[in-house]
Amino acid sequence: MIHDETAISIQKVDFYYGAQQALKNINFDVQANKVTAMIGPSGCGKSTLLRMLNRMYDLYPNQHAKGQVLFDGVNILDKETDLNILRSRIGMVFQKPTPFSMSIYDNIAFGIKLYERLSSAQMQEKVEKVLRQVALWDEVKDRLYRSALGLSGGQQQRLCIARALAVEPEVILLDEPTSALDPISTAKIEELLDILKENYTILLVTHNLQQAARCADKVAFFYAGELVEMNDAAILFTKPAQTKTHDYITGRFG
Ligand SMILES: Nc1ncnc2c1ncn2[C@@H]1O[C@H](COP(=O)(O)OP(=O)(O)OP(=O)(O)O)[C@@H](O)[C@H]1O
Repeated sequence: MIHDETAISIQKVDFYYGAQQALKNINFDVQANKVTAMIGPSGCGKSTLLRMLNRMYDLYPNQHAKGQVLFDGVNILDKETDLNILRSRIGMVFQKPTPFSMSIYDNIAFGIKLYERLSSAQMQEKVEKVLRQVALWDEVKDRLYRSALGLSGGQQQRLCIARALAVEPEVILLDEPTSALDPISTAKIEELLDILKENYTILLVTHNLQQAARCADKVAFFYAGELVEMNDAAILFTKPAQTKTHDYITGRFG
């Protein structure tokens, strides 16, 4: 396991939706094998930053980023970046569970087939492995070939995390992954993050400050497109350096 290593270095990053600037001179290092939570009031740019890290904005011609995002020493904002490879190395899980309308098994196998040729025995082994990683195997092993849409919201979200893990990413981006879930499913995902960080770097956007305090090693507070403060979760929540952070975590705004 790697400790205190930088997985992604974000340097002087600006982001624009057309003429509107949504991120302003963002600088921070995302540490490997840690959970980093991004918090801040609605519209402060958290999701924009997360989506930028796997180049989701490439789908929209009027959106663009400036600056550098170094991943393995390479700037992933460069035009030459192979987006398929990037998205297999930096996987994304969305706010609402988004299983494909296919079987539980195929939800996992589909992504793997885009990147790897496996025999059917190897595929079965891999599907089981990732479903175990997200603690879903026991709940679904007898219904693998039934539609994923028949799962509960919390199970669907764990399936989506399994689907992201199946292509063996190094980084997992999670955009408010539990906001549509009940407290029990939320607790399961939070426990899962704690286990997954042994092997993955996790970046989480959350509106839930308790969740950030429970799960995150590092917390980054954003306000109006700027990174106000980033620190160990325990420090940021007890002794924030900036008044704005203090006001936000004590519920004065947002
Ligand atoms: N597709 C878009 N087109 C134009 N502006 C956008 C688009 N998406 C986001 N924005 C703007 O960019 C800014 C940052 O939005 P973003 O979604 O990143 O914020 P956020 O912190 O994730 O908010 P929330 O917590 O509500 O999800 C906001 O001013 C928002 O209105």
